[in-house]
Amino acid sequence: MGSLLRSILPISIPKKDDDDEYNVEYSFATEYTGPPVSYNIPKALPIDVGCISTASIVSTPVNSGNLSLPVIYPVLKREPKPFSGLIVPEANSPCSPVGEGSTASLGFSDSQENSSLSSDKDCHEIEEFSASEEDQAHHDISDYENRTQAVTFREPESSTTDQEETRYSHEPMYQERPHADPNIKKGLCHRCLKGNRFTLKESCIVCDAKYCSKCVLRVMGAMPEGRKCITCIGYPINELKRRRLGRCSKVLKTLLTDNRVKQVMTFEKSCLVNQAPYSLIFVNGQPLTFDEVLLLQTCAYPPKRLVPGSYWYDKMSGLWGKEGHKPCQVISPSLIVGGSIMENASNGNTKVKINGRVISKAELLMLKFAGINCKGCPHFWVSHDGSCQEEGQNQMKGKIWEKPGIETICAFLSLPVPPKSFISSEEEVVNNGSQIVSKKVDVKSLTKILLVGQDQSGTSAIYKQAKILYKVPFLDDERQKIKSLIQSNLYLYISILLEGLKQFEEDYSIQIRKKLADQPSTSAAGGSVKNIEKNIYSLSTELQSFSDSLLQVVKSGNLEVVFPDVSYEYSGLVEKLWKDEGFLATYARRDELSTLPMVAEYFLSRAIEISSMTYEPSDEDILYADGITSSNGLASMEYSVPSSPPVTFMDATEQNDAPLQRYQLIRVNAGNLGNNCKWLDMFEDVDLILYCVDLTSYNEFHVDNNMNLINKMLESKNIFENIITHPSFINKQFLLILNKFDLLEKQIITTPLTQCDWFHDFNPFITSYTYNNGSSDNNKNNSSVAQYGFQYIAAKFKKLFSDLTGRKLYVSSVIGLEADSVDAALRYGNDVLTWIDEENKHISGNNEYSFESSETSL
Ligand SMILES: Nc1nc2c(ncn2[C@@H]2O[C@H](COP(=O)(O)OP(=O)(O)OP(=O)(O)O)[C@@H](O)[C@H]2O)c(=O)[nH]1
Ligand SMILES: [Mg+2]
Repeated sequence: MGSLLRSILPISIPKKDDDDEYNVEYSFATEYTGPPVSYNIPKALPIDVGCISTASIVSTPVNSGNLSLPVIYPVLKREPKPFSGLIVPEANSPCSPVGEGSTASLGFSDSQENSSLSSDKDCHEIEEFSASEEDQAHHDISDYENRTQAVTFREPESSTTDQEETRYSHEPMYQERPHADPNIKKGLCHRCLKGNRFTLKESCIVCDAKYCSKCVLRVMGAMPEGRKCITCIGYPINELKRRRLGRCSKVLKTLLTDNRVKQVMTFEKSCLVNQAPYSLIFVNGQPLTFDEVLLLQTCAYPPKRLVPGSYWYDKMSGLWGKEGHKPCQVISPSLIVGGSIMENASNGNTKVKINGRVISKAELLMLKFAGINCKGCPHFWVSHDGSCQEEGQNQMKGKIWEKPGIETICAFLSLPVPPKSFISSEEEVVNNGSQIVSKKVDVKSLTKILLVGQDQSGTSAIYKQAKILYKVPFLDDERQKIKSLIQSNLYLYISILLEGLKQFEEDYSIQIRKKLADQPSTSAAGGSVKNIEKNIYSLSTELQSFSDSLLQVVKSGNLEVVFPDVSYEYSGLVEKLWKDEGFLATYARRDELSTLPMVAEYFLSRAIEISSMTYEPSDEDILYADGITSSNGLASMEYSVPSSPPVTFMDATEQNDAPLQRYQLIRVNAGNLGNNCKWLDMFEDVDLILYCVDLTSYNEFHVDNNMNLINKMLESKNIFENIITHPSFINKQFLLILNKFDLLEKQIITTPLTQCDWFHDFNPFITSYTYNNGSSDNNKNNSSVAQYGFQYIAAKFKKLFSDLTGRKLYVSSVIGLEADSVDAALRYGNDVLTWIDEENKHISGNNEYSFESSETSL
């Protein structure tokens, strides 16, 4: 007795029988010998009844003659209007299948004429029903997550897992998929045929039909495979949409609760039928079999994005990459997948080999950094734990992954490192799970962003700001180092003040002597001389000896070595300094001390607190602190950007689940890129370059090696030219960050842009009155002149970029010390990437996201 529903997926794909109903066929376990069983499901189901497609609740037999047929109880939240042709149960009453032996009232699949649902009138009723109860429906939808959505088999001991796998392994993976009706006018909802190109819509990941927010849940039901029409369930996705899997649009987010959205997105990413068709995945030149894909996806360290394409895999080391490219990941080693690795797999040209593959330039640099001698183009064997050995020699050259600093250098070179838990035991690394279906394929593609600029342009401030903004924590020992640095910086600033104080003291003495010389009669009036003799800049003996020793240490260049260790011993003296009249008088004249950095004031105003033992730097202190990035100017971090509420319809059109998108921000100082930025090819796989320019550098100069005075803005322009024309960066997207806008506002009034030759024709049409006087509207005027200045500089760079590359440069004005400003610039960078992506798709005739669709960002 008893038939079994074999799967939550219909075995034969739902076929559209007529305009109003879908006929869904289910097949049964072997003991069932009866005719096929099918259900007629009205096309215009109220949303809740859509659950029927996932066969909610338990199947129980219905005795229809000699047959026992499974029965599905649809989960209904509210009383729907009864449909004839489909039994709508009373509470707990079953909705019976269509099949031989069922009663006529159940609606045989071959007696569709019995179904009055097919009449226009009834369809109309359904529309009305939905409209009048829309609010209620919203409540109901939010309760979705509380419902049972999976099939429970009546005889659980008869597990179907094996059959399921067998079925998938025998079926061709690449099935013909349904397509949306091409006759439906663009912009219209494919169900209600209403709306326009501005209507928010969600599209089916199989057929690409687009539905408005009123229709989407009706058409997609419970979404057991993610965003698919009920009729598309069981079909493979449109491969062009693979990148979008698990990334939800605004429409669903407004209709479902957060948890429910997450659940649907997880179904979408992890269900078997949505996985990449294995025959289109090549590893070391060979197409994969289903078992090989299974092995790859369930191993301990699987490839991050296994989409159709050609990959190479070094089975010994676990290095994995796209054919013709350097490695992008270290996956579990020793997996028996694909063919043997080819010598030219990664298109390397260094003649040095690792496990038979000629490595890329970046890998060669990494080996050199790890202290491995690569002279004479040797061939190495490298195992999964990084043990390196030259071919034919018994001598071990050490473990690459254990070399200090290897992670930073790999980030710098855009090379992968194995995860920390990439354990020494090969078996454990190779260890594979077996349940592909339940495995969550949490794909997070990494967008790489390179932040580069001249020294002092503010790259460091922007990098730290991003770290704070996107909550990438500073590690404990990192904080400790920062604390020491801030404290030694403080003593440096104090030493500059003390140096100034010495000068002021001397000047004052000269003044006294001059006065005495000018007024010889004063010497007769003893009291006056006494008054004049008191030099307010003189320090007490104790403070004087502190000043002498501090200046001595600074002169010797040992400040950072000496002071962090003894800073607490001097904190009492710092306190005394802040009570000393002469020191306070010097502090009041700090603007006259050109060597005192602007940021010094921020720390000096809290000198006593900062020099104390209990001081812990705040995020803001870290942001303002100079010299935190490593000495070679290279830093890298990964982060994700939380989604922000849409501001415009444009934003709302494609609200992805932003936290899923990961970014790597690599910050490098242009000075470290070598002559003509030759090291830039290490960053050839970045997606976006943020070039940072200090807006106030137009009147700054520095002396080059040939003792020429170089304008810093012109130097920045030269570096920019080198970067944008570098062969590795052809066709890369650039966002110009014009930083320190706050300082430009102050500076542009007193120092016109024309001080830089490049800006000789700057003429903002501002009256001389605006330029010169301090009217009450001064700030406003400063701001508008600065705005002109910004626009003008942006236009100069845009023209330069367009002349050299023939493309468009994106520009953003930034204040590196303000979180919102940096956040906006980085988000703008992400938008640029999205636009370009969409544009490329459009140009290449790829119809994945049509421009009229709500999902478009443009
Ligand atoms: N007022 C103001 N100061 C800024 C801004 N951006 C950066 N700064 C300051 O300008 C100085 C130079 O900026 P950094 O971030 O150190 O720039 P960098 O020289 O590229 O980075 P490093 O090489 O690590 O020093 C620092 O003191 C920053 O605090 C800004 O937008 N406004
Ligand atoms: Mg700096």
